[in-house]
Amino acid sequence: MIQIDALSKRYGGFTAVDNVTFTAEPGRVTGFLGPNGAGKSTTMRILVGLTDPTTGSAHLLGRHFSQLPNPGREVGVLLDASAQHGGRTGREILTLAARTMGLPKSSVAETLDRVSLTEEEAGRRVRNYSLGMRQRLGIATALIGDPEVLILDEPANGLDPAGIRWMRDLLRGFADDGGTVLLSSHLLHEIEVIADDIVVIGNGRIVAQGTKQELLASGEAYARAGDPAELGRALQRAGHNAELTTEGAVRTAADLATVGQIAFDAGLVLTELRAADGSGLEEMFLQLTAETQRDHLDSPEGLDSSKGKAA
Ligand SMILES: Nc1ncnc2c1ncn2[C@@H]1O[C@H](COP(=O)(O)OP(=O)(O)OP(=O)(O)O)[C@@H](O)[C@H]1O
Repeated sequence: MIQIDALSKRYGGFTAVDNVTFTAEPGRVTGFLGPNGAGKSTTMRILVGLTDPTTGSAHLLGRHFSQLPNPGREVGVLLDASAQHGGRTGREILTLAARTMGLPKSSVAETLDRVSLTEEEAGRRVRNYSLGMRQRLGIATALIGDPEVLILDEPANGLDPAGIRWMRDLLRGFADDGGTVLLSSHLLHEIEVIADDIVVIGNGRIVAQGTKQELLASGEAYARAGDPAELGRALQRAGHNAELTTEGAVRTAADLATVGQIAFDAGLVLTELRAADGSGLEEMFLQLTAETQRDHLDSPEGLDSSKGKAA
């Protein structure tokens, strides 16, 4: 469990993190989503004791990071995969981590296997690693102590689609075993495929938080069916609006589960069902990104913070 309470960080007159409060629960993957410069890394750095907050608090498993007796055994951290020592091999880096945490030597080979780094790759110096290999090594360093909590800053950076799927499965398995995962990204899609819960931050402030379903259901649904006109009529009979798009799909304000149920009851086969483009979370995130790019110092005015459990 991760608890962040009323956390703020000011650098001179600039507020990088502004009264941020959220929790990341065991058994769930929590996505921390925000455009570049939103305050994600600063929040994570405070969480692991690398930066002091101006006000507020951050706790892991009920304690401040500095109070954890053997932190690597309780919290796995990956903040910057490119910060690893370029002159060391992957195996040396993991061996050092294992020694620091008092782990058996066998944990190194086991963890290399878990992140799919081969013997040959583990023997190479890190300066010769691709970004994707560095991310795998960083994730290995986070996992080696068999912690209860994982904190990963942009872990999908540099991973190819197969790598992203691998990471998603790994984090899903970790959470299903009762672990707590907090991972950040500036890419909505990445968070959408991995996270159970989403916290959206912009200009240092939380602008929305909730389960993925809550946040994605906050806009319109987009559905394709063998007979879109019949799907439209079925939705209307059930009291929902339905608009046929030029590409032969249906847009409606009904939520995804309702559309699925109505299609099922009408005996219609859906070939696609998702949140409509330009609605809900995506629209909010695009506005947030545009606002952030215009002016880093202003608050994200004009955002509809009524989406999900908005703060
Ligand atoms: N040590 C510092 N001194 C001054 N400003 C800082 C410092 N560290 C971060 N900032 C500023 O705080 C803001 C938040 O930065 P942060 O790195 O937390 O954002 P982020 O959401 O992680 O972005 P990215 O996705 O680009 O990594 C940025 O405007 C950044 O320039």
